[in-house]
Amino acid sequence: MNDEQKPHTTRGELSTPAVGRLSLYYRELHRLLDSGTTSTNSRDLAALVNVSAAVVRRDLSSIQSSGRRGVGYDVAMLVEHIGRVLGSGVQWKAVLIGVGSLGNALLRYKGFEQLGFSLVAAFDTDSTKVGRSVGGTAIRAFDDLELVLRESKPELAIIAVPSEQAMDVAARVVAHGIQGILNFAPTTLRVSSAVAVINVDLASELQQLAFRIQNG
Ligand SMILES: NC(=O)c1ccc[n+]([C@@H]2O[C@H](COP(=O)([O-])OP(=O)(O)OC[C@H]3O[C@@H](n4cnc5c(N)ncnc54)[C@H](O)[C@@H]3O)[C@@H](O)[C@H]2O)c1
Repeated sequence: MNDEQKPHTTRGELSTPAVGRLSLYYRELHRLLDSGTTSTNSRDLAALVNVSAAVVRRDLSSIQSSGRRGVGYDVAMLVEHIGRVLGSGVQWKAVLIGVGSLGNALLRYKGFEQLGFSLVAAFDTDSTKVGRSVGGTAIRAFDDLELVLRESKPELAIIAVPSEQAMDVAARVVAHGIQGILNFAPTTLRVSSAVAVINVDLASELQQLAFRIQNG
């Protein structure tokens, strides 16, 4: 990436909700691009992700993307720019640990590849699963973890093991250079603050949804 290509706003300056919204704009802009739409505006983009047009304008101006009055935003340029800010122009390598019900579904999901995430390997302790391939990704023995991490140098790990195993797995991947963890196990991972962790706890999300309905 040369200096001209570098986004002006550094990732650290963006709040977590703003990064989440940028990711949603990115997804919707890709859909617009695929459908042949060449320009859009803050009002239409806002309707697509269910926020206000003012929030869209603020988010986009924080990454130095401003629409032109009466013309709006060029979809292709905006996709490219948001992608660069989010690091999607970069190929990220990820490993998945735990190929059970959830791990199988994740390995079959095509959406990761489209956003520049390539799954270099999956791991499981169950020897009956080792050697198989799911969604094009080979399942390796968990004992091979360090070897693969050393050779392929993935930046990200997706943890889909039972919660009792998740902390041990996290410690092992972090010890071998993983910088970010997407954790599906419903447990809190205690890792160095230098490692980014995103927890996806579907039961907790459902609980929050029920709370909102009850108290809405
Ligand atoms: N299945 C779902 O819809 C779902 C939804 C949300 C969250 N989760 C969470 O995701 C995790 C996985 O759920 P699941 O339903 O796929 O479970 P599962 O029991 O079907 O699969 C777990 C897999 O992890 C493997 N495993 C166990 N310890 C391991 C280790 N140390 N290293 C490598 N592999 C190991 C097992 O052999 C098994 O293949 C759990 O923490 C669960 O709570 C699951």
